[in-house]
Amino acid sequence: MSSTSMDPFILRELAKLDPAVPFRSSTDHLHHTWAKTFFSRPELYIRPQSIPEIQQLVTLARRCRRRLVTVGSGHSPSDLTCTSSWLVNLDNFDRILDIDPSGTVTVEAGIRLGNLGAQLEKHGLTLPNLGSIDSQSIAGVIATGTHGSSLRHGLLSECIDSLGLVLANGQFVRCSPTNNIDLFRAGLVSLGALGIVVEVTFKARPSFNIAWRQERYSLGRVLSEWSTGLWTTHEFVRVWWLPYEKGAIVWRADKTDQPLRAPPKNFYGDSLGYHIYHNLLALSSYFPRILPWVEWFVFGMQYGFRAGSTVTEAVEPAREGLLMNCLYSQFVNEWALPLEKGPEAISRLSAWLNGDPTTGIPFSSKDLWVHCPVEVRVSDTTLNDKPRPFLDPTSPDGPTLYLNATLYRPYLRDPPCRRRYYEAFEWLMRDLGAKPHWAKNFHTLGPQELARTYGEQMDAWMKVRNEVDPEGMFVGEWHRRNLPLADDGLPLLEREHERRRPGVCGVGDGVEWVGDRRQALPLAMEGAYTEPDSPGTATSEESFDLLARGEASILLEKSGS
Ligand SMILES: Cc1cc2nc3c(=O)[nH]c(=O)nc-3n(C[C@H](O)[C@H](O)[C@H](O)COP(=O)(O)OP(=O)(O)OC[C@H]3O[C@@H](n4cnc5c(N)ncnc54)[C@H](O)[C@@H]3O)c2cc1C
Ligand SMILES: O=C1O[C@H](CO)C(O)=C1O
Repeated sequence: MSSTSMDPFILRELAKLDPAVPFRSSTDHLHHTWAKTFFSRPELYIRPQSIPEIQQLVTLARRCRRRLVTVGSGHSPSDLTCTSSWLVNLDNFDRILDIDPSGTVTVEAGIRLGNLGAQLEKHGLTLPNLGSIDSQSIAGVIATGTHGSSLRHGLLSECIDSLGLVLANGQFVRCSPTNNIDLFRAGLVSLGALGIVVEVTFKARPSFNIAWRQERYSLGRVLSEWSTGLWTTHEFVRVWWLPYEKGAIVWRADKTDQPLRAPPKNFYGDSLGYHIYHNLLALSSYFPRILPWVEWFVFGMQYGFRAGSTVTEAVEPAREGLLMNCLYSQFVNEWALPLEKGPEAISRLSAWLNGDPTTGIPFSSKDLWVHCPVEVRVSDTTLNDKPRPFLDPTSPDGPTLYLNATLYRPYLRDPPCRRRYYEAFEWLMRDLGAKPHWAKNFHTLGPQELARTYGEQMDAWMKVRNEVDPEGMFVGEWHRRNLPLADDGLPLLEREHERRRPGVCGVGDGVEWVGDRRQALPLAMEGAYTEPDSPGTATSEESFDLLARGEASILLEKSGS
């Protein structure tokens, strides 16, 4: 534990807790998202290794009136994991606790999917499905509704049997479809706002290999095969749409017993192409109108210049073959909509990007040039007979399409077209009844519209949230911006104070998120807070109000200190 610059108030509260339980914290951590879009400097960065440590840090946070944020691998592209308060990371709480003969596995919730996959492999097991990467923690994947691309699978969390959480009162609780079902449904997309997920039990599958094949299609062919096999002839299918080329790269895979066969070595694609694309994207920030040419050149070099001209195939273990190289820092704006709306969504966006003024999208695309690919993926969450997450953005009554408008940030510099592109894209998505992926960079919805969109599901999620975290220990500005929280009743909710340049080298256009807890903290005087249930003391809400207004002396009197 580094305690050199820790607030003396925290040290005194810590001294009242069990000295045998370590408090592993540091005070100088600079947090950032994977894409280095957002940075923040938590007051404490805490890396517990056991459930008693997690329970203790929650108790300490409650007594010190601090917000807690749990971060997995920081791959959520938004400011969801930013805080100036206490940041908890479970990278050192990552063991496999149990594997039973039926393939039911229990893990500590900080485990990353890549590490989990490697360990499961030794037992002949694997996860049934993956997204584009396996760097995320299992808890992080569950918390945001992460998905892959397959009509034979739903969200990655569809294999989850039960969750164990430490709640704001320090209690450890388990939930599953048969025990605390509402907490389970809320916890399946928790957005970090319920408590700290510490244990995850899921059903693994016997490990399998996939045979994949990738080829270039025309957009016309993608749309004409949309309902006649594009998504259904293979178990895993994903499409990268090239909007100016009016083309697509279609990647499809099935389970196979064939022997492993590595993808062909490609001098251009492996390394040279990576750097060429990066530098062309950087150049396009100054000369955006070169982007259609960049799309033609880069994707032509990599995948062939004509539809059907180059086919790439391989056989790989699923836990490698399902992944892809996500290239560079990026903004991602991804929405879920009914699969049958795909042709309309793509045709309208394609027409708008290519200058057609009749799409009904009320923004001009004049002089606007965007990056590619637009990711086109699918899932079907109706196949899962377990209870749905309350905040599941996918279609409840049929297959789901995801459209992901990626904008790269070459050398960590923001591209010029983001605002208008994303406003238009989000307008179209809302027009088609789509819902945003919770982890990503959506902007134009607010709590009211999201509450309306989710209806009773949002009410049910909010009810659980307010019950398990009545003081708002696990929420901040991101939640306030997107969820119908009554923030005046949540004394620990962390408001945003400002955004500023991080003041360190090499962060490009990254932004430092600063929360308001820092302002309130110096007022957290010795003895100022007492647990709300102690007789004759101020309630926790009153305590925070008094502290926030600078009237701590009243509080001291009231609590009899
Ligand atoms: C390169 C890249 C590729 C991606 N590919 C895909 C994809 O294919 N499909 C897709 O759907 N998404 C994808 N994502 C998004 C990503 O899967 C999600 O953002 C996921 O939540 C990241 O997991 P994480 O461990 O990094 O969680 P973080 O981003 O660190 O946290 C996400 C949320 O989980 C909460 N959380 C984390 N751990 C806990 C815990 N123990 N208890 C309670 N709450 C917790 C956090 O508080 C936060 O609210 C991608 C992102 C990137 C950057
Ligand atoms: O968020 C995501 O980033 C990658 C695209 O580069 C991906 O597949 C996501 O999902």
